[in-house]
Amino acid sequence: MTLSPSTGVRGVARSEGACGTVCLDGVRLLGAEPTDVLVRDGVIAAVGARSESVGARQVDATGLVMLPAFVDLHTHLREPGAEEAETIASGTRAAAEGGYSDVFAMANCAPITDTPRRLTHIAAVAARTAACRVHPVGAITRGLAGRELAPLAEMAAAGARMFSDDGRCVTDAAVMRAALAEARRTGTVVAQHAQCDRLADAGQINAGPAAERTRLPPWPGVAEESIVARDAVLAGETGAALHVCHVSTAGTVEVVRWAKQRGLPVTAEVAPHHLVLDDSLAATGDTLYKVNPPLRGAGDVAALRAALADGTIDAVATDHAPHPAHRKAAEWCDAPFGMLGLETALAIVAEVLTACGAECGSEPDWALIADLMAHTPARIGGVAAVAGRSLRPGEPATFTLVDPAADWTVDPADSHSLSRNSPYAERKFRCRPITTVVSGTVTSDRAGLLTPR
Ligand SMILES: NC(=O)N[C@@H](CC(=O)O)C(=O)O
Ligand SMILES: [Zn+2]
Ligand SMILES: [Zn+2]
Repeated sequence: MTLSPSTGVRGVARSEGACGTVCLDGVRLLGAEPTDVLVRDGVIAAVGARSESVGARQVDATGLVMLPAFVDLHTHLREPGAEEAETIASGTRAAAEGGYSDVFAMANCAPITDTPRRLTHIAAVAARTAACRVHPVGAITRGLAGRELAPLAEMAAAGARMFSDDGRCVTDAAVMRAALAEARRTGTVVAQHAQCDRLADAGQINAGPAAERTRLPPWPGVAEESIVARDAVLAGETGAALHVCHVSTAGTVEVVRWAKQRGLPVTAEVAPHHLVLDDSLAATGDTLYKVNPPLRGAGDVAALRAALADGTIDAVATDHAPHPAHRKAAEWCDAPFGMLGLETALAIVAEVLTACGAECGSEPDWALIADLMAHTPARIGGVAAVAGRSLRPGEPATFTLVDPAADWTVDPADSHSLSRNSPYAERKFRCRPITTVVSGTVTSDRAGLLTPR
């Protein structure tokens, strides 16, 4: 099976069914004043025109915010190879619950997604089992070994829009340069897990007080910053689109800012956990806080938040990295890196963008959230044609309805992921997606709003 290059994916296999002709009464489109939105035949048929809604099922959406459904540039679905941790079915179910219509599935599966056949295999499984659209990411190098380029052009022809060795860094500058040149030729993007292995030196925890306190091997920010600086220069030389995965330090923010000022073709993502958790939590030794790149200092967290608000960071990407409990139960150095993220991402971004914090009644900038979590990632990943939407009449009805005052508490046992490694147990959040629709198909509906039961 070859993926259509224009869409990259099939539709959604598992859903609650079509929402039919429905009028969302009193919904706040992109957080604006309440209006009515009519959905018919999988598209937004009308906005603010009650008269056109005759015959439609009326749904009271008072107080709910309607956003374009989210696009995650960075998800680990673990299938094939680690189905104990997650499957395409379970991970995409978690994605739908989190408000996502599209996820990019990283290549560090077993076998690694480094051939067109493996890429189309994932797409085929997704076509049967997924609850959202899945865009398989191709590996940059064969076996993620960092030495020999994978067949990028062939994978691009099979539908890959993004290449990444995520989990590992492409450390060799010549290999990275060749990958960027190939990305330029094929109109794709290279997403780098920026981490100089020599400088990270098997680090386990952020360098500084956390490493001193725990006596674990330190992991300095320069390991990330030096690679991002090098790659930005290579992106400029090749003219290829470079995307920086999970920016974690204030220094990387400075490098990305510099690259953008120079007009280099660089985009950057931040993971939700790096916006709200810091290395003091890692220093407790609880392996739920072990993640790659590591939780950093409070100053880095502040810089990432500022970069999110000022546009230096382009997108929020979850780096949803499920691991079974027994593996996380190991000693720190033996436990795997990674934490869940799909179901809590919006709540965190909304909290971070709400000036006075979760306890206060004010609201985040919804249009900015739509950019950070939907429009911009769709553009970076080259799927705007399928995923991008402005929720204007005639656009696909691909949206998430958000309760901005859900006031909920995270219970990892409730997660739709097969894994439970959320670092947010017991944490209270304000905002939560309650319904997700992809081209008129209801993919999650926690409150039975569009699928009465
Ligand atoms: N983020 C993580 O801590 N882990 C990821 C790999 C990665 O994103 O680097 C994983 O695959 O488990
Ligand atoms: Zn990574
Ligand atoms: Zn990752």
